[in-house]
Amino acid sequence: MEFAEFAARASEMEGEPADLATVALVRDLFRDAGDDLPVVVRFAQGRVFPAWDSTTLDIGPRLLHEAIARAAGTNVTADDVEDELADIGEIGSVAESYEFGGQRGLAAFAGGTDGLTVAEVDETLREVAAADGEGSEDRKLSALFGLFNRCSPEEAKFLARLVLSEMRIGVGEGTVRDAIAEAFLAEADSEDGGADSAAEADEEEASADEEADESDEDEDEGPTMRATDDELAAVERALQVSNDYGMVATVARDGGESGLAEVRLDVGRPVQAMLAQAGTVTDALDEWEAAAVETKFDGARVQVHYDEAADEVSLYSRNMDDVTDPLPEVVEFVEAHVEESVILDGEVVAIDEEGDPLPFQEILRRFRRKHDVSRMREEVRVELRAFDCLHADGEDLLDAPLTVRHERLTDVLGGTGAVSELLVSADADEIAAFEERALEAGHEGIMLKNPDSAYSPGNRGKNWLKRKPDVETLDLVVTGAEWGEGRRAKFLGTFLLSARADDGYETIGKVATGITDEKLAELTELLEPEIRAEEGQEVDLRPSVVFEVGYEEIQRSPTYTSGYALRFPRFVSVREDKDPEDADSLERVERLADGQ
Ligand SMILES: Nc1ncnc2c1ncn2[C@@H]1O[C@H](COP(=O)(O)OP(=O)(O)OP(=O)(O)O)[C@@H](O)[C@H]1O
Repeated sequence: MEFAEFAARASEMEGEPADLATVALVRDLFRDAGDDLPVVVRFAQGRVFPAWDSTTLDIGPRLLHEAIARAAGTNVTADDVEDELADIGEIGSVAESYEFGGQRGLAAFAGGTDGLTVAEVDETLREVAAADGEGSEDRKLSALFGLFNRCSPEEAKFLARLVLSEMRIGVGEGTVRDAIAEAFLAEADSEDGGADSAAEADEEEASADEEADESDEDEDEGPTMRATDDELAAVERALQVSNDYGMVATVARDGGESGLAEVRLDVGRPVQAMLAQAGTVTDALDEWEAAAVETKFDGARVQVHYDEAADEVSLYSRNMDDVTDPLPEVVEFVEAHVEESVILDGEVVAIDEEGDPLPFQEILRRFRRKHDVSRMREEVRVELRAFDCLHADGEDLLDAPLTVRHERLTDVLGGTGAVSELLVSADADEIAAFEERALEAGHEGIMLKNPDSAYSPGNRGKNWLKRKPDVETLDLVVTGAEWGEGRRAKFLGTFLLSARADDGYETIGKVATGITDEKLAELTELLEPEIRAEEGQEVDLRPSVVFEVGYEEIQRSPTYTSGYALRFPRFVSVREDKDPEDADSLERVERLADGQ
């Protein structure tokens, strides 16, 4: 597929406010993508690499601005691009405002562009990502310049956004899932028309009638969803297991629902973590006959993969980032004790000399660290606490009950002390005693889990409840900041916080207290590359960093776009283990405000 075609379709999606119509546009794009399907699926989400792959393009805004400036002609500089950005506020529209080589070249006279394909863009961006060592910045710059130089303004708009992983065309994960089902499963139903039994044929007819009725009703609202719940669930499951949207789309197209059912866990490819809701012992015992109770360790989530054939350990964070290198002790522990191929879920905790838990912030000093790992290893000791087993010795265990998975975990790590203790109990007093012991030992609280439940990746369902006695904190995205004054003029000082909303982020407050000078310097270093625009002391930041923030109360307030404000907000930590998509939602803020 030509990149110009992709860009034209993306433009159409950008201009389409209705979700259903967007799904239909994405569906058609996928159907027309041919051999480029996996790439087109990823590009539509603003990705070059699959979600499970932590490879990044590693292209900072300045490099991108340089490449755009160079392609835009001799009279444009990177500073000009930045000035435009400050005015227009979004890099895609800035890139679109220039005339590039693709327009000036011969192809433009023939009424087309220069035939750049999505495959070429993909290949070049992958080369850019792989560029390393001496001269790599120059190589990246010239590869990017080469691409922009072949772009029409519309192509340049989406190329610039792709480079920064922000497509802004309203195509989220749910849209892609629905579009895959509509493109390749719903279509197959109506095309082959052959149901296996008369009863199924009747059923199909009945649902076809229903669909026809619905489409009559919805005539003015554009095309209706045609995938069934089962078809959507088949795509969803394959996505959760693989985190590879491009691959899942291809399997759906070539193998249909039965092909999707065959998608398995792969040791070495991370799975989305199952998540918890807040809940109480009463909630748990009302729902289930008994609760599986565990300590809630105050550390960072880690997924452990051991591939026996390759004798290789890999570790992943909650967001599927590769954290193998920063945690050599965990690697050594797994190498020493695990003998079969496994995928385990757990928490890595920091501990003091006596083996007692240290606060969460300590573990973050080790997580994602690229330099000085051995020095940090001396300073902060970490250990694994495993609580789940997703795969063992060739067998996927996602659908096995929790208690069975925990038994497998005990078999795998037996006798090491790294397995979380699991109490299955229907007795509220016994659970209370367990909780008291956990808190006395310095842990954060307890987890209450449904003993019969399957492991549902990426799901914040009702089968895992977390119970923490401490006051709640919020994990909020930093979307802006202000340069400090006087002694602190070189540092970003006041940080604008936002909650996740359906469509972007809504501001909810500013935090400036609880931060030492040393921390301010660190935060400035972390946030400076994310600056999108500046005016006076205020900067607008690309949503990328998440702060954990304490507060006294949530109040209704017209000051911020969320309609809420935090009273006495205080900085607790940078949630390095969270991406903006994992930050707290406006819905949670509303619930907390209602419950005060
Ligand atoms: N025994 C355990 N079982 C499951 N999760 C545990 C356990 N001990 C600690 N945890 C941690 O608790 C988290 C569950 O809470 P949740 O899904 O809300 O994630 P979170 O947003 O990181 O929560 P929090 O900020 O409370 O740690 C898990 O992601 C995991 O990191």
